[in-house]
Amino acid sequence: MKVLVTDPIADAGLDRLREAGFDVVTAYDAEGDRLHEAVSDAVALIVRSGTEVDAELLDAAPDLVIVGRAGIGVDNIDIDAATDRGVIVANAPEGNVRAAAEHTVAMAFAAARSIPQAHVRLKDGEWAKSEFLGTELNGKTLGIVGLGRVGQEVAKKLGNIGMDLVAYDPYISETRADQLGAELSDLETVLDRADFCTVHTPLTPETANMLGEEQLQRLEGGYLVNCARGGIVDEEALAAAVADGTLKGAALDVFADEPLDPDSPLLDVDEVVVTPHLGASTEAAQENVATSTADQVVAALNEEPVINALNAPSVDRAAFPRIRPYIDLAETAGRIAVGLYDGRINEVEVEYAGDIAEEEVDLVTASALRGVFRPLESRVNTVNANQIAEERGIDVTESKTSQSDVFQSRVSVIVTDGDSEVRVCGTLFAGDDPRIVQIDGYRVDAIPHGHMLVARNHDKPGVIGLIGTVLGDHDINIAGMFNGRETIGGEALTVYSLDSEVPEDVVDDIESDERIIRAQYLDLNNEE
Ligand SMILES: NC(=O)C1=CN([C@@H]2O[C@H](COP(=O)(O)OP(=O)(O)OC[C@H]3O[C@@H](n4cnc5c(N)ncnc54)[C@H](O)[C@@H]3O)[C@@H](O)[C@H]2O)C=CC1
Ligand SMILES: O=C(O)C(=O)COP(=O)(O)O
Repeated sequence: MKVLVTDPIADAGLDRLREAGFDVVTAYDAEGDRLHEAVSDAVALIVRSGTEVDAELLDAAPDLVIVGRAGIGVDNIDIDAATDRGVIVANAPEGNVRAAAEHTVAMAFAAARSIPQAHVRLKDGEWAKSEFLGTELNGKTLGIVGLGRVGQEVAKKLGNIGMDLVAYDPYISETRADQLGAELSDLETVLDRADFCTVHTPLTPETANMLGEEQLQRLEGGYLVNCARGGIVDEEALAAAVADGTLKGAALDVFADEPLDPDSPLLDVDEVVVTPHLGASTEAAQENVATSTADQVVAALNEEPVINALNAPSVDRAAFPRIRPYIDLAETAGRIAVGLYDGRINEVEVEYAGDIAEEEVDLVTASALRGVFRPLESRVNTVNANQIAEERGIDVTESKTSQSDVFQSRVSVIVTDGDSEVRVCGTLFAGDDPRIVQIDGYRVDAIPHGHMLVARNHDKPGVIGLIGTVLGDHDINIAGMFNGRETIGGEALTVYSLDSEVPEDVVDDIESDERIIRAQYLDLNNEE
């Protein structure tokens, strides 16, 4: 199984993948056709910010299970396109936070004390002491745009240096801001009050060009630091604002287009300090993100929960062993339910009863949907199952009750068009042995794999014999059988577990007997 790595990551991550038995291939400079060729047989792709993972690249990778981002920002990955194709996207949201925050602090000081400019002059042999008069951070106001992980770390560090903190982040609580000693306000007020403004949002349609000419005017006399993403700040407007003295300076680690064009107007302005996207480039951060990403990839390829997945149902690692057997059970129940259902599905309901109702079941529900949609969609998995339901206008509901009848836990999948429905309930015997225990209210006991025949019949003598004979005549061996009925002489439902496939004409043969209401064959083998 090939893991393709297209941006440099620390050896510790590569080693971890190799130790887990994967074939690790690095292609750090691959582009275009070479990149498409390299990814064509990969089951996992690991990138940093240097690889654009778009729909075209995903289409070139039919076997891809996961894209791992060894870092935080995922603006270079088309997550919707990955979700459409059932590909997990996971990042490493913690490993480089300190590095990014330290770089931000360094950049703020670099700009405030003109360190790079003075350095260059001295290297050139010039003692330009009288030309540089800096600004202290202590006692000044820091405006923070985006008070997430990095923003909070910067708030702590620069708060300790003696800066007053004011922040704009519509998605953070007052309580959290209070704990950091930051005052929350709107963007305009933050810019009006700040002596230094530092940006720490992701690049999204909402944040693109959030700081343009008008906003930069509000920061008059101040400094702007951007170690988050290029494209949040309008680069031309910034170059102009620093050049004409509206701003005292700026420090940038990130750019709208990377590598930065040598002709960028930013490079013509002395008071603009630049670094080539180095925020995460420390030994510790790179080791952290590489190993964390390798762990996510290994988990995905072993069908274990991917803790930092951005587009798949999350599940707690400690709880995973408890829900794991239900994941398969729910999928099979979904497959059986849809296999027995004839109408148009408007709704899929997944009911949890007993102990399982205490667990986080998003992944189990997604797995039930995977079972339901498998006959309809070629590439359905727990990543895109919810989206497929939404696209098809199918409502998905989940219900939980701590009460369960005779079983400790029960998972039921119900498919319905609002009028008719098929309900399939499953449980686990002895903790991990899956059984289908009810179909449409009939109590059954079926081992849910292999070949299954479900017959509804009038409860009259000889039916079981008839089915046995027809199957026997076609050399189809019965491995197990369970007969459930409502009332004596009423309707009955019988489930047969069989050793081989039941051809359509054999099903027709069985159905032609007037005692049989309906016979349906289901192939529950697991190959795609
Ligand atoms: N230069 C570098 O090498 C590095 C850059 N980064 C970048 O730093 C940025 C922040 O990373 P984290 O703090 O880990 O992300 P995060 O997701 O923890 O925090 C982002 C914060 O921005 C806020 N936000 C989102 N939209 C907003 C809007 N329209 N207005 C105001 N606030 C908004 C969110 O509520 C959140 O609190 C990301 O862009 C990331 O890619 C991160 C690490 C290294
Ligand atoms: O983690 C992030 O968001 C970063 O910007 C780091 O990017 P990089 O991995 O150094 O290309």
